[in-house]
Amino acid sequence: MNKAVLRGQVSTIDPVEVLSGLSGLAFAKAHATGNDFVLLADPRNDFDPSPEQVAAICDRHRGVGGDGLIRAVPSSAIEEGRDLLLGDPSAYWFMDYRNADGSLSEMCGNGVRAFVHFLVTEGFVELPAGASLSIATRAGIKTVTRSVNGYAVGMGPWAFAFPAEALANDRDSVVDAEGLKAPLPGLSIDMGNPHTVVTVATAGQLAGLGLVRSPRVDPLPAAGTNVEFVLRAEPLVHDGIGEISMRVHERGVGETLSCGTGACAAALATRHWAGDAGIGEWNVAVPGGVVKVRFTVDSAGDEQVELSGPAVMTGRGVLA
Ligand SMILES: N[C@@H](CCC[C@H](N)C(=O)O)C(=O)O
Repeated sequence: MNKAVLRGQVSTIDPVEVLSGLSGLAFAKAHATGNDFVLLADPRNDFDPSPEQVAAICDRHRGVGGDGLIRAVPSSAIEEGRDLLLGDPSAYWFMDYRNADGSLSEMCGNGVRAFVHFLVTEGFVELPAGASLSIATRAGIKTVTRSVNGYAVGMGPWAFAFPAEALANDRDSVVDAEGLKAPLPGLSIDMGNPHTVVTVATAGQLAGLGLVRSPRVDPLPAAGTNVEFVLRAEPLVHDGIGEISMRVHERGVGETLSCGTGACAAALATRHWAGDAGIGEWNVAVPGGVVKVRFTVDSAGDEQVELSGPAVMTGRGVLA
């Protein structure tokens, strides 16, 4: 029997059987720098998929295939969404994000661009270039602005996962992965979802990492973590813009071609390790393309993170 692996558990449920129970379900597919998603429109909150159903749909061999599944549901239809509407009544749509293994995540930076592009192309919202839309997520309301060639997401504030004063030598963990000669220091950043960032020394080291299996993070946060391996460009700053390359192992997924929240965490950790030199703009090269990260300070003096990049619709279908 095929096995769907849920975070930390092995389920004996057969994905083929699970999918046959979903016959007729309409879906779309989209990607954002190669991070790909199955998208479902659920305007009446009819279908809250189980982890097994998500894992079966995201299965790349027996299902549709995707790094995650995103359900578009009105915020007013679910409890988490109703709470957010009190803060921003315009956040009509809630991004219900699930990882490929069926686990929930709070936030997905590439996913939210793909989500808004899906809402636009399927006619659920009108969003001309320059206009913005509030999207409700488990990590709060995000403002997504359409540009000529993609979307910019106001990711909100960030935080060290552990208090800065608790950091020993600018790290809070050690990370080991296949291909590393020795464990490396990790710095954990909260982007609404958890990340641990590691710097590697050479392009060969980055390319030689084996990321099929989860990197080992010690101590591992109770909720798990996404792990970013970063290579700094030499010099780090070019024309005022910080430049890094990154590979990522995502919690609940495995290696992906891109991770938007991970790119923000990677830029933040690299800036911290560079002595917080006021580098406000970053290009983050990932296997699936390039995303941009910008840091700005709002009127209250709080630092805000903006992520921008493309989103592409790749197809529509119906489960057989
Ligand atoms: N690919 C995403 C992050 C998706 C969620 C992540 N795997 C988690 O469990 O937190 C991104 O683009 O941010």
